[in-house]
Formats: sequence, structure tokens, C-alpha cells
Amino acid sequence: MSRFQATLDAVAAAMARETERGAPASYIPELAGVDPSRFGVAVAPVDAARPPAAAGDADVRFSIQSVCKVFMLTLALERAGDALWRRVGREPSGDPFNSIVQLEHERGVPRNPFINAGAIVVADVLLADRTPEAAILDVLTLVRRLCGDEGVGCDARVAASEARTGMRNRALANFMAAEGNLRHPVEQVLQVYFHCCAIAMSCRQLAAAGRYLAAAGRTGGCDPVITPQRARRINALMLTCGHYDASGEFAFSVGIPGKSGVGGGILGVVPGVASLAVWSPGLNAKGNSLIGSKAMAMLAARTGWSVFGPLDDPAPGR
Ligand SMILES: NC(=O)CC[C@H](N)C(=O)O
Repeated sequence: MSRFQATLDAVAAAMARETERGAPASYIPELAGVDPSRFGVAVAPVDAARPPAAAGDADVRFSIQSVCKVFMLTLALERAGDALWRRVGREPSGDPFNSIVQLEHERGVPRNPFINAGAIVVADVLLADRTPEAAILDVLTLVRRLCGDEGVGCDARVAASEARTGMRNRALANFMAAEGNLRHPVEQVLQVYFHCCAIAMSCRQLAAAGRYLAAAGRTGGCDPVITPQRARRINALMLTCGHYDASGEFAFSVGIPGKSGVGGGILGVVPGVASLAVWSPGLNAKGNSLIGSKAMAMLAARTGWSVFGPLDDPAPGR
């Protein structure tokens, strides 16, 4: 049995007892209707010979939403190299994920690739010389390779709902197009972005997919996915920007790089040790999984993973 199994079982049991679970995202019916009592957790050790350990609803697929921005960035960095950083920044925004305020001051260059505006620029990079369908397939192919599961796909209903309701994302994209920071038609760029947000994965798949970030850019089979330097860059961005205007609090209470999505998933990275994924659909006021964040804090406390020193009590607010 994995050395993580007992800890994961304890975390799942503790989270099942939590009564305050937040509210699922309400902007599309496919997310609003997910049962908030759901909770899953999985840990994938860097040594790929050891399969992920998991507990709770770790094999139930959910909408990964903004967690996809990690995989989009990975691919875009491979394509565009450091030139990408001329079109998107690398610093925290301190604003909500869909904020538009900074864009005007900063001439259509988003603060980082993990806020929506930044991921929309990344989607534009992924569209170079391709149709939107091919760009989406490229991201799916990467994710399938990373988690070793050809069955991962996009939820077409989620993608359609995103497109129907995505007026703010359309506003962000149009503003950046006006500033000359998009090269392709706005609707094509958004098609790529919305489909990436609609990728459905389980915690077990997501933890396995994130393993390269804990393993200096290599998959378990020692296949390079990205250079060690770029893996380090993505991890640093996850730590500083992965939870938007709650990134500082997540750093304090969990203390590892993490990327959240409004579907209630969070991908975490412990460099040199493991990647992990949690999922619970109820969100806190900042749009991050309430129980997922708590579970990560408990896991970090029990494993000593926080880079900021020991955590003896995951209760927030201290
Ligand atoms: N934080 C998120 O997960 C945001 C993703 C969502 N699809 C949006 O674009 O608004």
C-alpha cells in the first residue's frame, strides 16, 4: 500500500464530516448542479513506478476549468519559448480571475497566464497555424499523454455553456484584440479557451498529469515534457498566481504551488516528491474549492510539505 494511503483516508474522512461546503459555481447549469458533498483526493509520487494513491470520489470526473491553464501554458511555452513573456506577464494580479481593470492600464498585456485574460492570450498562441479544433486536440493530446489515459476529453455541454455565458471573457478578448495582443479572431481564440476549461478529469488522472511539474519537467517514463527551468517557472507561477487574489492565503495555509478551477478542482505540486489533486465542487468567496483548500491544508500539515515551515492545524484564519 502507498505510504500516502492512510493520510488520504484520514483527509477524506475528515472532509466528509465538514458541514460548511461552499456553493458550486452557478454561472452554468453543468457546474451548478454538481453535488457539494462530493470529495476526491489523489497523490501521484514522482516515481512513476508507484501508482497514485487516492481516496473518496477520486475516480469521478469533474470539469477542470482553470486548472487547464497549467497545461495550456506548458504547451505554449514549448511553442513560443520565452517570446511568450512579451505578451503575458509573470506577476500576481491581486484581482479576481475574470477582472478587466488592469488590462487598460497595462495596454492589453495580462499580468499572468493564470487569470482569464492571460489564458486567452495563451489560447491565441496555441492557435498559430492551426484550426481551433486542432489546437484543442493538441492540449487534449498533451493531457492524455501526461496522465496515460486516452479517455480524457472535453465535456461538450460545458463548452457550449461557457460559450453561451462567456460575455466577460469576450470582453477581455476584444479588449486585448483592440490592443493588438491577439493574432486570431476572438471567437476562435475563445473556442479554444472554452474547450480547454471544459476538459473533464478525475483527481487520479489530474494528479498523474501534474507529475512532470514535481519531476523537473519529466514524465515518469523520464520523457521530457518541458525543461527543468520551465517547470520551475510554472511552479512559481502556481504558487504566486494559482489562486488569483487568494494566492497569498493558499501559500500560508497550504504552502505549495497550486492551481484551482471553478469546477472545484485544485492541482498541487510538491517538487521532487509528488503531485496531487483534490476536488470538491463548493467554492469559497474567491471562487476556489472550500473543502479542497481545507483538504490540501490538512494534507500539507500531515506531510510537512509546506515550504513555509510546519503547519500544525489546518484551521484557516490564524
Ligand atoms: N476560475 C476559473 O476556473 C474560470 C474558468 C471559467 N470557465 C471562466 O472562464 O470564467
